[in-house]
Order: sequence, then C-alpha cells, then structure tokens
Amino acid sequence: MTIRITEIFYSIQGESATIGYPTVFVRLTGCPMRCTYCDTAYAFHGGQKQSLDDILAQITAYPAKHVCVTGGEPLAQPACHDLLTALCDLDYTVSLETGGAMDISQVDPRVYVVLDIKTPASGEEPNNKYGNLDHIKPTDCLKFVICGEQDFNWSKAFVAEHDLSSRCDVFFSPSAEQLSATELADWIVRDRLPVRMQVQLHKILWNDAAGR
Ligand SMILES: C[S@@+](CC[C@H](N)C(=O)[O-])C[C@H]1O[C@@H](n2cnc3c(N)ncnc32)[C@H](O)[C@@H]1O
Ligand SMILES: Nc1nc2[nH]cc(C(=O)O)c2c(=O)[nH]1
Ligand code: SF4
Ligand SMILES: [Mg+2]
Repeated sequence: MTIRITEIFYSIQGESATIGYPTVFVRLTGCPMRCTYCDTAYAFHGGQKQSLDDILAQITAYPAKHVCVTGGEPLAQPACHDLLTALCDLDYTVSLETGGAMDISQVDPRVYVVLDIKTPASGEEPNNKYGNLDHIKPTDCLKFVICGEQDFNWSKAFVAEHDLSSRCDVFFSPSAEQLSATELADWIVRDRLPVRMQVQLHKILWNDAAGR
C-alpha cells in the first residue's frame, strides 16, 4: 500500500483549534476540487508514492505530539484512513483537514476532523457533501473560508439554520489577500455571531503562499 505525498514538514499549526502547537504536516497529493482561492495548487499533481512505513518514519523523526494530515484532499486517497489510524495508534493528536467533498463517516473516531464548508465564492459549494454534518463530533471543527460579504451572509445563515455552534467550534477565516481580517472581525462582532475568528498564523509569521 502506498500513498502519494507532496510534502512532510515540521512547523507551527497555523489554523483551527490546535493553532500554535508544533506539528508535523503530511500533505497528500491530489484534489477533486478547485477552490478559487486555493493556496496549495502545487499539491494537485506530482508528489511521490510512499509506503506507510516510510511516511511514519519521517513523522516520528520530529519531536511533535501533533500531526496534521492535509492536502490537496487527503480523503481522495482511500489509504489515508490507514495513515490516520496508524498515527492514532502511535498516540499522536491527529487532525485532518478536509474540504467536504468526500465522506468523513469512516474516519477513525480518534481523529479531530477540520471540515471546511465550501462557500459560494469558492466555486465549490455544489460539491459540499452535506451528509458529513451528521458525522461531526463535538471535538471536531467546522470552517468557513470567507471571500466577501455575500459569503459572510451565506455562512451566517448556514450556521444559524443548522445550529452549528451548538455542535462544535465553528471558525470563520478570511480568504487570504481577498478579504480583510479586520472587516470580517467587525462583521462577526456587529452581528453577535457565536463563531471563532481565525487568521492563518503561518501567513503572518512567514508570509508563505501555502504555509510551512
Ligand atoms: C489547502 S486546504 C487542504 C485540505 C482540504 N482540501 C480543504 O480544503 O480543507 C487547507 C485549508 O486551507 C484553506 N485555504 C486554502 N486557501 C486559502 C486561502 N487563500 N485563504 C484562507 N484559507 C485558505 C482551505 O479552505 C482549507 O481550510
Ligand atoms: N503552518 C501551517 N499550518 C497549517 N494548518 C493547516 C494547513 C493546511 O495547509 O492544511 C497548514 C499549513 O499549510 N501550514
Ligand atoms: S479543497 Fe482544499 S486543496 Fe482542494 S482546491 Fe479547495 S482549498 Fe485547495
Ligand atoms: Mg496551507
């Protein structure tokens, strides 16, 4: 069994509930979606097929307790499930970044799922698998990457309609260089929304296109 990998690197978690923790990132190659703002298009193609043992050896070489499995779309490769379970068995705190086009029901329940709900301006809203919301645990996160005021209004209505904030942490994040973080924060405060504001910490720290 092999998994196609774009990169494995050690950095500081820049997003969602485990922000700030030293973390090993495993970026799987390939994605069925094409979000307008995607900062990781370099992971759509290429990469290298690697065995689970080789992947685990690279991860365990770093002194981190946290592993973030991301992409591309990690769940587009079925063997991602074996990787997630192997990492949980090694007692890592494992988070999975997923874009919501794939079924999350078979993800190891020890994994912290970060499920991105694609907004209209992402261009991928029709590909949201809304049945995934039935499998969200209180320890998971939902994330909305917001490109502008229409996205904000859509996300606000969606959170209210499904009472998402009572189910788990909900993050609103500005699409980098497209919407000002201050403006988004002002809207959240103005409308008294029960959501968590997030900016991508790694872009503030290193101004990388994708993060490291
Ligand atoms: C690169 S994706 C990989 C995982 C998965 N494909 C997904 O979309 O969740 C990781 C996270 O980065 C976010 N992201 C990508 N480009 C972004 C940008 N320009 N600004 C803010 N967040 C971005 C995505 O929405 C997603 O939450
Ligand atoms: N530092 C850093 N934190 C991240 N958290 C989620 C990331 C991702 O690309 O999924 C990411 C990333 O690319 N870099
Ligand atoms: S789903 Fe994730 S990796 Fe795929 S295009 Fe959208 S942001 Fe990029
Ligand atoms: Mg990134």
